Amino acid sequence: MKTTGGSDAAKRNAGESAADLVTDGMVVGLGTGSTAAYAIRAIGRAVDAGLDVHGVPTSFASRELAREAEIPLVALDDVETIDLAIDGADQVADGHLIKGGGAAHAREKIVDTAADRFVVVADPSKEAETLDRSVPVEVLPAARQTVASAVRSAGGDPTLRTAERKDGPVVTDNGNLVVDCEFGLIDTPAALARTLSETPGVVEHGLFVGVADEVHVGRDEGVTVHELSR
Ligand SMILES: O=C[C@H](O)[C@H](O)[C@H](O)COP(=O)(O)O
Repeated sequence: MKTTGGSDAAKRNAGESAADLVTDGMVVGLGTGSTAAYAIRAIGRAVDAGLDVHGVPTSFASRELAREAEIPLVALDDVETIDLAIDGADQVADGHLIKGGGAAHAREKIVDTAADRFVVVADPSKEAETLDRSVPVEVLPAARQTVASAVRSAGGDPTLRTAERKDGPVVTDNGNLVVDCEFGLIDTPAALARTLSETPGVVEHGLFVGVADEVHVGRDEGVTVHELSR
């Protein structure tokens, strides 16, 4: 699993704080990444102690981790409701997120958006005044060039994400490619999200606008909870 930014203690505090919200009978969306992993492990310990929950994984990686933690799983297409989703973020500004550092944002967006309550877990290195990190865009392989050209027309600078221990591109859990798009300061995330969503060949982009209900920012000691309005 890739690791990013903040300290392990901060990530653990954020993940465990969100896991404390899980109660008996819930269907819980299990996010991807090094911070959500702490929540998954904590839920696993609670299951071991008798908690009755079902998890909906957002990626191959979160499914593997949940299996290890012995959390009973249910497939996304077999659930009608998700009570709570817990997921990480690459950047958080004004309640809006950039996600997809692990290329899992397409399934994450389905699960996080469908959940009655979506809790983001992050360390302080993810907080920003304005979103300015590159936006991961999952694209159908055949649309790589046309999407890149549309991103340039929208003022962005697209780069095909390449794998670290394989020659060639990253291939997502859905069999697609990822184009990381630099836009500089993103002053109007909703407008950019709309433009990307309307581009043919885009499967999903990593801008999560107005989707989160809470952000739990872990610190080396303690957690700050920001409540948002969707
Ligand atoms: O595709 C991956 C996800 O969107 C992750 O939730 C995001 O990259 C944050 O991961 P981490 O907690 O490892 O920084």
